[in-house]
Amino acid sequence: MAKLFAYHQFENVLDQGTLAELVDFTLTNEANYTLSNVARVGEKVIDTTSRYSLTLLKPSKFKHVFIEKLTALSDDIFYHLNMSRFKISKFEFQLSAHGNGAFFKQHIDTISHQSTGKSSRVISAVFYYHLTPKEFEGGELVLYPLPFLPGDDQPVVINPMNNKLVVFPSVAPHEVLPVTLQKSDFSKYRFSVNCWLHK
Ligand SMILES: O=C(O)CCC(=O)C(=O)O
Ligand SMILES: [Fe+2]
Repeated sequence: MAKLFAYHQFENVLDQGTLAELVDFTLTNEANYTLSNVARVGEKVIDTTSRYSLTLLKPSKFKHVFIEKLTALSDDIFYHLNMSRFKISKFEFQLSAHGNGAFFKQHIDTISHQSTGKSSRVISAVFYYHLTPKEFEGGELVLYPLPFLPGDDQPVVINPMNNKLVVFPSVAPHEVLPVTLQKSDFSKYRFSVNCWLHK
């Protein structure tokens, strides 16, 4: 027994010029990336046993690039996730970087047991990019089926390919497998823009 949530992958998402600007922005902001935190009942804590990576909380002008892109893709996103369209009340963004040994253990992106009166994350959208040639290995995104729903679905393993966007419901359990990278060179990390569409 196990059933996967619907998910979808879009390839060749950004034009080459915008992608090059995003890479430039990422590399010039290396010093502003800090150790990623995780949410624990109402507060953010650093717990490197569940998440080990770097995050940049202010994606600056790229916020607008991704708001435009996600808005343009929104009909496709709702369709492929089998969701009825809702009014997106907020877009939330983080940039992440995974170097050697980085990972994010299985989790969900929304704290659904809390009713805070605030908007909540409903759709997770992760955009991947890296320099070529790619030098890291691993770092796949695994989407897990829900074990208590009828079905024979197996976990799905998604390759964090350059210029790819993957979308899935924020309630779907998922994990980032450990990255291996021989060099300690930041420019060779697994980069992502993590976006959440709030209802
Ligand atoms: O980088 C990824 O593939 C997913 C990251 C993630 O799960 C998160 O930031 O919540
Ligand atoms: Fe996540």
